[in-house]
Amino acid sequence: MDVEEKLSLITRYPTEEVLTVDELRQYLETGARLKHYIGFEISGYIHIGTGIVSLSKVVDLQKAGVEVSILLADIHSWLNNKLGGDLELIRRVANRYYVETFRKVIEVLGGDPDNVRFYMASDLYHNNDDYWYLILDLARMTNMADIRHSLTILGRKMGESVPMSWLVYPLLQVADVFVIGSHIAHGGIDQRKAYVLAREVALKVRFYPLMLNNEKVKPIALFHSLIPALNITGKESREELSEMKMSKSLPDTAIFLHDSVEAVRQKILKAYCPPREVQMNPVIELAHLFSFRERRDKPFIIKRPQQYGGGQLEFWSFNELTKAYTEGKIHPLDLKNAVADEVIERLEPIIRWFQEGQGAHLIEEMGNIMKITR
Ligand SMILES: Nc1ncnc2c1ncn2[C@@H]1O[C@H](COP(=O)(O)OP(=O)(O)OP(=O)(O)O)[C@@H](O)[C@H]1O
Ligand SMILES: N[C@@H](Cc1ccc(O)cc1)C(=O)O
Repeated sequence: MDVEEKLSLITRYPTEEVLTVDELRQYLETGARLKHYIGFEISGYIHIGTGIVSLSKVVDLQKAGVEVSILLADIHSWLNNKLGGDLELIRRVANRYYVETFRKVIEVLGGDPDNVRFYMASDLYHNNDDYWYLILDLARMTNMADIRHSLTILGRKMGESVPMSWLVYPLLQVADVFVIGSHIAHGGIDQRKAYVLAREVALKVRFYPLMLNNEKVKPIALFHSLIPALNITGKESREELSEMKMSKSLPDTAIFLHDSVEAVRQKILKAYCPPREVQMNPVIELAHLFSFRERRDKPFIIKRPQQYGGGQLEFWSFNELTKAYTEGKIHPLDLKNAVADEVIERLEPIIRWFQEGQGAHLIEEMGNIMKITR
């Protein structure tokens, strides 16, 4: 694969922004093996935002020859009071439900789970003086305004009595980039502040500087777009979208990887889907993610009920679909039915794994944990 082919894999949907594409091209041109990471807090059930959106980009990067890794952010989840702030429990859930589910999803998405490196954040810091010096060095280089603005990365806002732990968190996340030695720091667009900060300090850090071919470099920041909550109202601005993303804290807004076929269908049928509107339309977003990322070998079919003239429309590309939808040629309900069929078809191996395979034990364990920590 040549550099331009790698670039187009890395930058294709759901990538929303790369800081910067030119630097990424230069790094790829060195021929060195680039390292990537994405971090996840360990909290509730995994939804398609985390599971499919984030991991499909991980698989793209892997196919482009990048060494991909996943950080299980145990310490961060504890600081952010996830799973009742029980660090032991957080680690157990990370090692079982999170790792096993991520491995399964990567396999289903066509990646190689055996070539994905998993880090437990606390293992990186254990008995590691340089890590702590790095944190203190970052504290010397940043100010309260930087940290205040970064609270969105943990889904929080600045208020009068924010716990100190939230203010420590962004420094840890910036440090992770350097400790892992990640040339590509990846997350949803809600993680932007952390990696912009990492780029600002990169050439100044003295502990764990990021190196490429013996040169100190900045990490590339790669952000994927957020799949909106199914019940988004459409009135949100782009800035508010990070609060209206599909989130595990709001179960009705999310399609979980272990949802049954019927639950997935019902959730899509109930989702917000304004006629003729393709921006911030969760159903259109699902079509993009599940039906139009790869080249299709059969058309995407929308059937029209008999009472509205019958027949079917066929689409080969996302552009054709959005054009017809904007022109009012597709009824939202017909779109929802077609999208539901395709989402279910793509998720089927994962749903089956949760119902009959190894995933069944994991989800049972998680169910018990969620009852205690709720
Ligand atoms: N709806 C989404 N669409 C795409 N990516 C998402 C979505 N939600 C989270 N992510 C990404 O997944 C990673 C982990 O996010 P996180 O663990 O905070 O998920 P979450 O569902 O938002 O959790 P919580 O509800 O506890 O805030 C981040 O990079 C984040 O940007
Ligand atoms: N802040 C991320 C989790 C994360 C933690 C540490 C990192 O280094 C990276 C990502 C989230 O909310 O999901």
